[in-house]
Amino acid sequence: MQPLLQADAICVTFGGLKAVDGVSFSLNAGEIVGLIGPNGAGKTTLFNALVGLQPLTSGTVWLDGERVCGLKPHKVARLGMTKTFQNAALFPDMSVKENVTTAALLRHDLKGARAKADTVLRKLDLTPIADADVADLTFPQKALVEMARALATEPRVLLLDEVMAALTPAEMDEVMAVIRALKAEGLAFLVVEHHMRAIMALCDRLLAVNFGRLIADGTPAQVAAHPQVIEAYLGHGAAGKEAAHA
Ligand SMILES: Nc1ncnc2c1ncn2[C@@H]1O[C@H](COP(=O)(O)OP(=O)(O)OP(=O)(O)O)[C@@H](O)[C@H]1O
Repeated sequence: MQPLLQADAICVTFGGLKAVDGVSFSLNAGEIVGLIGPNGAGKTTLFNALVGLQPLTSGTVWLDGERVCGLKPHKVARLGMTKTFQNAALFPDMSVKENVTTAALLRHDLKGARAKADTVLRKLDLTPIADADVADLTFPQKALVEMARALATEPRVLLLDEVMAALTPAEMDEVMAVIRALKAEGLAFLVVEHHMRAIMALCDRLLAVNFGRLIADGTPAQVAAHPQVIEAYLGHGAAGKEAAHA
């Protein structure tokens, strides 16, 4: 089976800095894959590169067999891949429904976009707050509206950039239940999240990066036990100490 998303040796350089350095991975329909790594490892740059917000220095990105690298973000979104934005970058002067409608304009005229927004809001149980100002929302509501806005573009691959930051464990469970329901419909997710509990509970597979390089790709348990991952998170010599204590 052809993967839904395939990244082949992608590189992004800023001057002399290799922020993403030859990363290859694939993502299948209905799969939730976490992207982990210490601060500055290259996660945001990789996300931006996948959706066309950051030009690649080299490498290729395929979405369902179609080459998407080099395309503008709205073209990549039209082909079925988009991302949420860190710190819920919603339009502050618009209502929840207006925010979601704006995103749905990618594929619909205004009437169709409003109908699409209604469908997405219903799906995420956001209809009761459809007319609320986004400025008045709680953190979990903002996270769900950010997801609703991305879903309104009708993606097949959705990149979630720290949607669970600032949430309590109970609120995270609520958002994770929504993500799992969407996975069951075949949506594929690539997730950056600093809450390890959420990552371990949610993801089928993890990709670990450090200094722009992919250092591990496997189940959450395999990646958490990987010596280079332990080293990246705990510092020089940590993997050896972990092994000595095992
Ligand atoms: N526009 C840019 N110009 C120059 N360097 C950049 C730019 N964007 C990111 N970098 C550098 O690229 C590297 C990777 O940064 P990136 O933000 O992708 O890491 P990250 O894993 O998302 O970090 P965090 O977890 O802190 O968000 C860092 O060294 C960063 O300073």
